[in-house]
Amino acid sequence: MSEPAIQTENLTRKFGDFTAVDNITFEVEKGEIFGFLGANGAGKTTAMRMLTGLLTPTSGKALVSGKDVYRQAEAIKKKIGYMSQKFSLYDDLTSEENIRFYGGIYGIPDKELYRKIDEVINSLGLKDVRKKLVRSLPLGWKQKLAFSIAILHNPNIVFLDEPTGGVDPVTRRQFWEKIYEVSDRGITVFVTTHYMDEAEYCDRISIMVDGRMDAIGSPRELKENFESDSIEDVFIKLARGAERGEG
Ligand SMILES: Nc1ncnc2c1ncn2[C@@H]1O[C@H](COP(=O)(O)OP(=O)(O)OP(=O)(O)O)[C@@H](O)[C@H]1O
Repeated sequence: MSEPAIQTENLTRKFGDFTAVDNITFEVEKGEIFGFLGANGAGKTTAMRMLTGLLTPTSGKALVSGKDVYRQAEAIKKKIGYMSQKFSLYDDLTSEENIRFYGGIYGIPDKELYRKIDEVINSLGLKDVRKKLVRSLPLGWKQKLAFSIAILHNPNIVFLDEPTGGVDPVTRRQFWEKIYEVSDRGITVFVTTHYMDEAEYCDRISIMVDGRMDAIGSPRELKENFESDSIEDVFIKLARGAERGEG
């Protein structure tokens, strides 16, 4: 069997005396759509920042695309894409210019980049607005553009931190169609979400409570194990015992 896309063992991050991520151990297989759930403050973003090489763990192990998060953070960054909650499109550049800018950062050669710009613009249906400033685009389009940019360099894994926050269900569904397309290309998708319907679209999900990973499995397995008829119900059963809240 090929090595997992992500492999952690007792991964932990403390801030002073506070343990934000508490000994999490899990694997994500290549090509999986892995949902990362948890209430506000459960530790999802902190875990994701460790896996993307942006934050050094306090203890434990993690290999991402076969690379060690302590020693090979720069190599990890080359093999992954990351769409953060406050995704970093430039409002005062057009969609085309944003793609060109990030393509340059990724070191994609000019000729290939021009082809990719057309490919992304066409697949997102942005043809009519490619010369418009990103500022003027609806949030759902900006999210899809940010996602397309996160996978421009064909990463092995793409990390999406609440990629569909604040848009309507139809727009969210369209975003998920993009996720499936990317997954079909063999890219592993690691996604956090607060939307329980989206959790059902994942191959497997994990649920974090107070920094711990209290459940992991396919949506079906979790519903069976927790004798629930929805992931929302599983989530509520687990979150009920949580000490951290919205604050
Ligand atoms: N740099 C930091 N210094 C101190 N505490 C931090 C830091 N970053 C995160 N925390 C704390 O760690 C806990 C986990 O935060 P994190 O952002 O990882 O949660 P989350 O599950 O991503 O939440 P949300 O869904 O709101 O984004 C929170 O209590 C937060 O206040």
